[in-house]
Amino acid sequence: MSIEVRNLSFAYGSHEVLRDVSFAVPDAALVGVLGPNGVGKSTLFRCILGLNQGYRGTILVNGQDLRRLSVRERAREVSYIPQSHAPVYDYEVLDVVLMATGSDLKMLSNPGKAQVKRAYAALERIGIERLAHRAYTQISGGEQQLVLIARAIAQQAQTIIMDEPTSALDYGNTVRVLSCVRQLAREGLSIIQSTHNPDQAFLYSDKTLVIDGGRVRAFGSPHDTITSELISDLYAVDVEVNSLYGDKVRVCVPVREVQSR
Ligand SMILES: Nc1ncnc2c1ncn2[C@@H]1O[C@H](COP(=O)(O)OP(=O)(O)OP(=O)(O)O)[C@@H](O)[C@H]1O
Repeated sequence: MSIEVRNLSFAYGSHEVLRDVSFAVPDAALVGVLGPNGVGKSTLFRCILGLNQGYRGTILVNGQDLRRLSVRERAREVSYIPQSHAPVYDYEVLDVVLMATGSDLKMLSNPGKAQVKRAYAALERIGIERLAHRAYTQISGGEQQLVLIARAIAQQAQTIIMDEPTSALDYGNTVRVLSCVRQLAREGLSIIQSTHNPDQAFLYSDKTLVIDGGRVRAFGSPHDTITSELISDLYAVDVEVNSLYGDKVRVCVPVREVQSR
């Protein structure tokens, strides 16, 4: 499911956050969004999800203007994994995932066998089926993050927006989740995810969107976009981008740390 953002601007009252943002995410593509704290990444996501009303510009979801979609239609098209999440669900993990299957149910009807199967399949895909009958409020923050990712998969939306999905995960779960997300994009989904780790973009993104001061600073392949100059300037630290494995992957190194050794 494609997403196209055209000349998007958004302000919280008089505080202008996004300015003339344009980019497109085609089907089967994973776009990584980079940018320092507070530049407007979550605000951009909230606009695409229809949670921030009153934006200027146009957001097209699979060619349809977001403003014309009902809440149910939006839920069918786009699922969301928020950055931080106060656990409001006093339910079993399975029920939290099942709630995401509601967009294909009629009003007031309960999930049936098909929805339960889908919820289990999503938990298995993320490798957390053992948590199915645990209380959501009694699992760790990282485990809750994994449940939200399973929930987004169970929703079967064609676009997933992830706000720093691996921020609470340990190294192993980070790698597993990013690989799974990569695979979902290969299967045809459009995925937009923010990260504070530019190294991840090289391995797991098709394109990198760099937001700076509410504007698009760069948009293109990670190799073209994530340069020593850009990362150093963006985060105000001296960074050198080095290549590994015959340039199949690159890593960012804070050079002062190396020089002081
Ligand atoms: N509800 C709100 N009302 C007013 N200002 C807000 C609101 N939410 C965010 N902001 C402001 O808008 C700007 C962009 O915030 P946003 O959360 O989009 O940044 P971000 O790039 O996602 O940051 P981070 O990387 O720290 O999560 C910030 O200056 C923030 O203080």
